[in-house]
Amino acid sequence: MEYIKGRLDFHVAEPTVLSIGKFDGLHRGHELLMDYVFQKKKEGMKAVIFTFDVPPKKSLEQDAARVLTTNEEKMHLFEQIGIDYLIECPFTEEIMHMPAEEFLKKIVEQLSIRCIVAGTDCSFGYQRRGDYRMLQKYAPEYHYEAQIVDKMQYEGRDISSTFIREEIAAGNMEKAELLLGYAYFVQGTVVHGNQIGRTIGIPTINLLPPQEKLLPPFGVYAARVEIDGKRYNGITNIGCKPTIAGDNPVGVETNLFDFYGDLYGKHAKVSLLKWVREEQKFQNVSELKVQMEKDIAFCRSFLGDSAASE
Ligand SMILES: Cc1cc2nc3c(=O)[nH]c(=O)nc-3n(C[C@H](O)[C@H](O)[C@H](O)COP(=O)(O)O)c2cc1C
Ligand SMILES: Nc1ncnc2c1ncn2[C@@H]1O[C@H](COP(=O)(O)OP(=O)(O)OP(=O)(O)O)[C@@H](O)[C@H]1O
Repeated sequence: MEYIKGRLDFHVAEPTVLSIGKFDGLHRGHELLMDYVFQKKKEGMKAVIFTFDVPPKKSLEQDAARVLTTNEEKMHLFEQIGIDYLIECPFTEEIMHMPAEEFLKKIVEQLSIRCIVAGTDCSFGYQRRGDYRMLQKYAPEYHYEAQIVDKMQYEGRDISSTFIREEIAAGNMEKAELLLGYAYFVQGTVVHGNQIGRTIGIPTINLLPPQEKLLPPFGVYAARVEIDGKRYNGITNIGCKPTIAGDNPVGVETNLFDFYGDLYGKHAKVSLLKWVREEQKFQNVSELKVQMEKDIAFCRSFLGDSAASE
C-alpha cells in the first residue's frame, strides 16, 4: 500500500475506486463499503481511501476527542485488507475553505476516480456542503459511478465511530466487538513496569498507550493477546495502580496465562474482550494479590481455551 500524507498534490494515474471519510475504528459499516470497493478492485481499479489528517483536539479530557484507531493503526488496518493507496490529506485552511464542487473536481482529476463509494451521510467541502446527492449529480459529467450505501444499523441505530466510542467508554466490550466486527484492541511495545508483578507471582507485560487512544474505564478485563503471531489468553488491568505508591502513568498491563519468558521490547496487541471489575485501591499488595487470583480464575473459565482454538 502506498501511504500519501502531508501533501495536497496527491496523484494516482491508474483508474481508481475511492471511499472517503474518517474511518475511525474501521467498523462493520465501513466493512460494507469496503465490499463494494473490493468488488471494483477485482474489476481492475486501484482501491483508494481518502481521509483527512485533522490535528488532535486540544483537550483530550473528553472521550469524544479520543480515537478508536490512531493514524498508524489505521494505516496497518487498511494495508491488511488490501487497500492500494491511503491518502491522508492535511486539513489546511485552503482545504477547509474549498467549495465542495471544487474539492470533488480536484480529487476526481488528481486520483483518476472511476467509482466513489460512500454512505448516505458522507459530507465534504466547505461547510460540509458536499453530500451523496452531489456525488450522484456530478457522476455523468466526471465519468465516475457513484455507489451510495445505506447506513448499516444495529438495534435501530446507525453504526458509527461515535456509537462505538460511547460503548467503549461505558466498558461494553462485547457490544463494541459486535459493532466493530473485531475485539477492541490496544497495541504497543512491551516496556518495563515496577517489576512488582513477578514478586507476587503474577508477572505482567506493560504497554503505554498513545495519548489519543480511547481507553475503556479503568479496571480489569479478560483479554486475548497476540505477540509474534502467537495468541495467548490473559487478563488486563487498565489504570494507574492506585495500590502502588507513586504517580503511576496510565498503563495497560496484562498477565498472560501459561507463559513464562522475557517479552520486553516485543510488539503486543491486546484485545479487550470483557469488563470484569473496576480498578481499586487495596490496603496492601497481599490483598490485591488475593483479588487478582480471583480475577484470573474467573477469566480462565470465561476464556476457556479460546486462544488455542483460533
Ligand atoms: C488482573 C489484574 C488486576 C489488577 N487490579 C488492580 C487493582 O485493582 N488495583 C491496583 O492498584 N492495581 C491493580 N493491578 C495492577 C497491579 O498493581 C500490578 O500488576 C502490580 O503492581 C505489578 O506491576 P508492575 O508490572 O509494574 O510490577 C492489577 C493487575 C492485574 C494483572
Ligand atoms: N453504518 C454504516 N453503513 C454504511 N456506511 C457507513 C456506515 N458508517 C459510515 N459509513 C460510511 O463510511 C464512510 C466513512 O464514514 P466515517 O468514518 O466518516 O463516519 P462514521 O463511521 O459514521 O463515524 P462518525 O460520524 O461517528 O465519526 C462514509 O462514506 C460513511 O457514510
